Amino acid sequence: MRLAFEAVSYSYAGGEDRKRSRKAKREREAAWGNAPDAVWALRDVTLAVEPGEFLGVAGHTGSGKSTLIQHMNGLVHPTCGRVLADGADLADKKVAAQVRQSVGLVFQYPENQLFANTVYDDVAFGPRNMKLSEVEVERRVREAMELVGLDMDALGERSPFDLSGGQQRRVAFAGVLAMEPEVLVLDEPVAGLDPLSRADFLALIARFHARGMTVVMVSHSMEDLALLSDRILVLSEGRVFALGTPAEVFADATALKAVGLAAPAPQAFASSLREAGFHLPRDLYDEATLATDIAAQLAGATAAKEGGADV
Ligand SMILES: Nc1ncnc2c1ncn2[C@@H]1O[C@H](COP(=O)(O)OP(=O)(O)OP(=O)(O)O)[C@@H](O)[C@H]1O
Repeated sequence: MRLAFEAVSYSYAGGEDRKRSRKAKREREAAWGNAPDAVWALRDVTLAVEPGEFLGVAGHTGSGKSTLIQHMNGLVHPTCGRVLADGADLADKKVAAQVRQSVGLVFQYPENQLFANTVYDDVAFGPRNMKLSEVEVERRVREAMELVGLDMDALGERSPFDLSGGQQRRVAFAGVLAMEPEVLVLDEPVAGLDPLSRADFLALIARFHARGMTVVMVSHSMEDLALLSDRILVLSEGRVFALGTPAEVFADATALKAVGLAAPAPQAFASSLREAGFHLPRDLYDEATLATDIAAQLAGATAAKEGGADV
């Protein structure tokens, strides 16, 4: 599924465009077009989430990330502009209802939304809403729980509230996966987890993407985004500040700093090393590749010295 944003602006004060007539929409657009920027949570956002891609979303706190992703399954509708799923406008209730089944949205701290008496019922909530047979619901619950590393037979009848925080998040995640979404939209999925669970979750998300799932992930960790994303979107004050490959987006550290972000540590260190005269050929560095290239450079310098050549 391709999700396209066409000149989307959103104001929490302005409400939704969905129920307005064409004339009313034009009038609103004209009126709100002159409103000060501060009013807008999103402002004139045009972009597309391509099928199968991993789109990372970054931005300073309050830059509009959560508002943006809530447009992706029709939970929030634009004040101005349109969101299209494979060309169909989410302003149409039927389209939005269908898209909601294909675009799985995992909120920040999703464990706070667990509600059922048993883990099984919680994970089964979405599939049951889709009016699937109980046999199919059970198949999906079992599979979704397996995917997140939980055993349905052992945990299905337990209360979700008796589980550890990490397990609760897995249950919440399984509830979205049980809908078998085409697109997975994650708002800070590893926030608040311990380092081991963090790494587990990120590996899990990477596996979904490797299987062909489209993933949109909001994160404050530039390192995680650099590692996982095909493209990164940077929002600033509700506007698209940058959209490109991690190497493109992290190339201009000064510009990023101006919107309250910092390039990943290995990337920033590589920049400093270049300024100090090191030759570092790659566009994007993680710790391991940076260590390899520094070692190669130092080995070359030592060999040249031992051979009597100038370095
Ligand atoms: N329910 C709401 N009512 C009014 N204003 C809101 C509401 N939710 C968000 N806003 C405002 O909209 C703007 C964008 O907020 P949003 O939560 O989308 O940003 P964010 O980038 O996700 O922030 P964070 O990183 O802190 O989660 C902010 O100015 C915020 O104060």
